[in-house]
Amino acid sequence: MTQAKIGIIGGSGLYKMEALKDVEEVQVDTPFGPPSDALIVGTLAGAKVAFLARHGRNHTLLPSELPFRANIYAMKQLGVEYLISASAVGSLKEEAKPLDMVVPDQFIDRTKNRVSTFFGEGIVAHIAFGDPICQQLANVVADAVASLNLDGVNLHRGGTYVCMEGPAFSTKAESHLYRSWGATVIGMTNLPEAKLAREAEIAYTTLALVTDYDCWHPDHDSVTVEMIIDNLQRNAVNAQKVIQETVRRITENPFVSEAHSALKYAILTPLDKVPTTTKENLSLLLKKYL
Ligand SMILES: CSC[C@H]1O[C@H](OP(=O)(O)O)[C@H](O)[C@@H]1O
Ligand SMILES: Nc1ncnc2[nH]cnc12
Repeated sequence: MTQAKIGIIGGSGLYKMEALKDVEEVQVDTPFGPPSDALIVGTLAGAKVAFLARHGRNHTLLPSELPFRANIYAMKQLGVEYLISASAVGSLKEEAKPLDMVVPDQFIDRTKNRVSTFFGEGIVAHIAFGDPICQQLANVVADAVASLNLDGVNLHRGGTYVCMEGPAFSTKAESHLYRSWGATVIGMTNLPEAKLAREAEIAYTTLALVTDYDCWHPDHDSVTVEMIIDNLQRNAVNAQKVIQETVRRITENPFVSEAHSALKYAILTPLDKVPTTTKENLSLLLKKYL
């Protein structure tokens, strides 16, 4: 199968990477079913990358319907070691304005209905998740943003991303609650992805693209899709520039992340006691420990 060391998951508004050259559409199947769409493998800034539209290229999947395990496993099958997630978010802080970019370093889980582990079925593992983002990769993304001086875009390094279930946006009471927790942005997708990427020993970071002020802000109407569509499109243009610059920087300076050995001390079950089917389904994750 075609290989790529860098993966990109595009969220709302980012369904395609325009600058990708020599594009190949790869239909990947995984032990967890098919991913959200075909993976698009191509060359970006001289490097092979794999792009996946998180909600499908026509945005047909709800956040709760996303095949998170298949998406991450498919990236692993292609050999991805660094994964950049571009995601639309609402802002929970005055200073993070629509069109700004946030590179968060923490998450709060408010999801209710997601499978966010590869383990179970006879194998138990507990990954460390105190630092859910690969800080080295986050720094590369943030430095890429800073170097580009994008018009009207401020960069916010660090911050907490609240991951809610959706698909309805938050109530005002919830939005104020998350603000009282000190959270920075809110979205519906990145936490399960970050957990699964860590279990798959892939370095993961989020490029959060602010589209709105959620519903807490007294001077802005509560968020609706109609009101953010324009920002989604403008963010998608900027995100592609950032991703291209990030890919260039990773290729120039590849690095080893702690995420790349996240399973080393995480698996509790002796591997010779793991049922064969489970071992087969997780072979890509387990093979270096067998
Ligand atoms: C377009 S508004 C809500 C929608 O946008 C975000 O998606 P993604 O994280 O894939 O960019 C948010 O999580 C919701 O799914
Ligand atoms: N306000 C918001 N809440 C949740 N997800 C979002 N994605 C973009 N804006 C959002």
